[in-house]
Amino acid sequence: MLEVQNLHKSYVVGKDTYEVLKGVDFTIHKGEFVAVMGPSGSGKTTLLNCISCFIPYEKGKVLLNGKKLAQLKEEKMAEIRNQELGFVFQDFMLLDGLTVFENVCIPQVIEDAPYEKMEKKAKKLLKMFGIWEIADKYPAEISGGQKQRTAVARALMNDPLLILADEPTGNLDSRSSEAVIEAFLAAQRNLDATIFMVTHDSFSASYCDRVIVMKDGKIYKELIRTGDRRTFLDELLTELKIINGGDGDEDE
Ligand SMILES: Nc1ncnc2c1ncn2[C@@H]1O[C@H](COP(=O)(O)OP(=O)(O)OP(=O)(O)O)[C@@H](O)[C@H]1O
Repeated sequence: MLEVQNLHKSYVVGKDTYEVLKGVDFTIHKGEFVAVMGPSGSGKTTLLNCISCFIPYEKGKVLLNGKKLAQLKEEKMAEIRNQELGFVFQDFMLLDGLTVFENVCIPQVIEDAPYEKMEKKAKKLLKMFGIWEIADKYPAEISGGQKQRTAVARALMNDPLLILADEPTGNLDSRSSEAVIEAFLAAQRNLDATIFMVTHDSFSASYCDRVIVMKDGKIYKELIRTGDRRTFLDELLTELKIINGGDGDEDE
């Protein structure tokens, strides 16, 4: 589904070149919920931005259902971003002047979809994520967790191949974070959605099927959840403690 092969990315600052991704390889299968964790500066957001081609990279391949994204013209890329990728950001990125319902409809408004189709899909998603009751409210009138569930619904409006989420629970308390993760799990269960999430939050990551741990621009380890969530959380906390030199992430 998503294949990342030998990805290299450097940033040039003045006369210096910093290699941030140093040959990253992994595959994500349809219907998987995968997290990327790792110390600050290890290249997680850069990786996400290379996958969506928001930033260019020097070497390697990103294939979405076998399609090489970097080769596409900007117009085609914009179409792919709207139809085949869904985005969820830490700061929600909702439009303040639109209601929850209208925000969720945006990807289909861009497509010029018929209103009945749009309404049916938005209603289904809003009900699935427990936010149908607030459909007519504006972002300023709802909680952070409700905002992020709105953003998840928006990301799913066009049945994308892949959801890319950058720190989706970064601005939320633990109860709201859990509700957002539950929304991702419902999307995975009911819509066979594929989710790739960058996070610092071990608690959120412990709900995933797999966690890719990055260090210094490379994949350091991949952890697969085989048992219950609590055991996986302990495994993640132990691994992060080692990687952070004993100063582990202790979110729970
Ligand atoms: N536009 C840029 N120009 C130059 N350097 C950059 C740029 N964006 C990121 N970097 C550097 O690249 C490295 C990786 O950054 P990135 O944001 O991908 O890491 P991250 O793992 O997501 O970090 P965090 O967990 O703190 O968000 C960092 O050292 C950062 O300072």
